[in-house]
Amino acid sequence: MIKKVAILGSTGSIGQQTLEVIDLFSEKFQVLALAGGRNIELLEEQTRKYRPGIVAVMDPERARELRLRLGDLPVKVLEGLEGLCEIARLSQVEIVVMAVSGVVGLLPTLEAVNAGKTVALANKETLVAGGSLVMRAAREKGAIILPVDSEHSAIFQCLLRDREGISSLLLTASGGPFRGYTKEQLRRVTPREALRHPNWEMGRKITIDSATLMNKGLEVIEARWLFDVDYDKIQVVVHPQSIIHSMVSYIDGSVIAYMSVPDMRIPIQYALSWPERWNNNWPKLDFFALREITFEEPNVKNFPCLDLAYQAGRIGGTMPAVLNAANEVAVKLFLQNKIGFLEIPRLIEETMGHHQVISNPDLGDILESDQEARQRVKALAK
Ligand SMILES: NC(=O)C1=CN([C@@H]2O[C@H](COP(=O)(O)OP(=O)(O)OC[C@H]3O[C@@H](n4cnc5c(N)ncnc54)[C@H](OP(=O)(O)O)[C@@H]3O)[C@@H](O)[C@H]2O)C=CC1
Ligand SMILES: CC(=O)[C@@H](O)[C@H](O)COP(=O)(O)O
Ligand SMILES: [Mn+2]
Repeated sequence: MIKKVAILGSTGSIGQQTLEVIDLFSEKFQVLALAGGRNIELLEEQTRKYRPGIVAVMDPERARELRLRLGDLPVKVLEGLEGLCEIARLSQVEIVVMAVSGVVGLLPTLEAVNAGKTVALANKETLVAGGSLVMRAAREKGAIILPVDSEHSAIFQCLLRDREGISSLLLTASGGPFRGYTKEQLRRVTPREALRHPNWEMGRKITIDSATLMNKGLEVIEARWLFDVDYDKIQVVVHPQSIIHSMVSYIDGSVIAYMSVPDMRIPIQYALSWPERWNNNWPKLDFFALREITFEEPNVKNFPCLDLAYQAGRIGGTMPAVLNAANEVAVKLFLQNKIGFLEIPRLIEETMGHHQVISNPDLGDILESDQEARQRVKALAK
């Protein structure tokens, strides 16, 4: 049976790798819709290759330009957030791959879930900001959310056997490019250095998050929502080789680990093939070539973002949305060389400190808190 797919964020790292998977199994997929932020050159290329009936571009000016460029094709070009939402709820689409970066994914994800779609979710910021809303809507509408994030795909697969008797989820972290650095060294690191992840080639925002350990903090909150497990039962283990992507520990002392080469096409393929497994010709794990696999505790003194995320998650309500928004702005400022690396956690902590938490927030509360946090970080950074 052909799976009908829409990809939001098709021009990004996850989006392009999703299309690689689709290329490999082209007889199994039909691409009905694509969406990107600003990169209309690539979106045009993708549209000419996959011939979706609808594409969307977040930036309205770029959308108008793409409309002109694609004038010879029978394709509708939508724009803005509403364009992304329209694609997410398209009646013919069965699987929505949510691969945009940032909380901008929240509304389209809610649309897809409310329309009862299967969502292959890479975009972790959505669950951080709006996890309770998204999971509640998924339960009510019977929508399936399949994790694409490597750690969560790993846990999902570890849990295929036993969902009872879990003692903890063990999320592995590479430790990023600055593992072992002192505070003094961290003060001087540059965006260029932070963008050199030891094991993964990813978009810029998530790569900086990996360097600060905020990525792992966001993933802790993501795991809390995907697997309905308390924060006390989610532990982060630094494993610099990124071979074990996460583990589940059980009350009888058993630990089930998921391993693979660090290649995002594998969890992307699994989310698209689930509940089946499909053969591919990519490099497989060679145990005799693995020199060592090691583990250590995260250094939360030098990398406070991980603790800030646990704090925000435990406080709950609108606080995780504030953590996420503050982080998105702070990362942007760091990438623009406007603040130093250690300013990222400082700005997030101060912004969280100013926030009046709203418990059991609705969508409006979450979006307002997100906006308020963005303004606050900009003011604090001046
Ligand atoms: N890359 C990876 O290996 C992994 C990524 N993830 C998660 O997946 C998501 C995507 O990451 P990644 O692919 O690395 O990111 P990229 O930066 O490579 O790509 C982001 C995608 O989102 C689009 N986009 C960015 N901003 C907006 C916006 N404001 N509105 C609409 N679209 C926008 C971009 O469009 P354009 O480029 O056209 O402007 C692009 O298509 C993130 O949430 C990340 O945390 C999770 C695990 C691994
Ligand atoms: C590939 C993936 O899922 C990323 O989230 C990755 O895990 C980032 O690496 P860190 O472990 O350094 O955060
Ligand atoms: Mn991950």
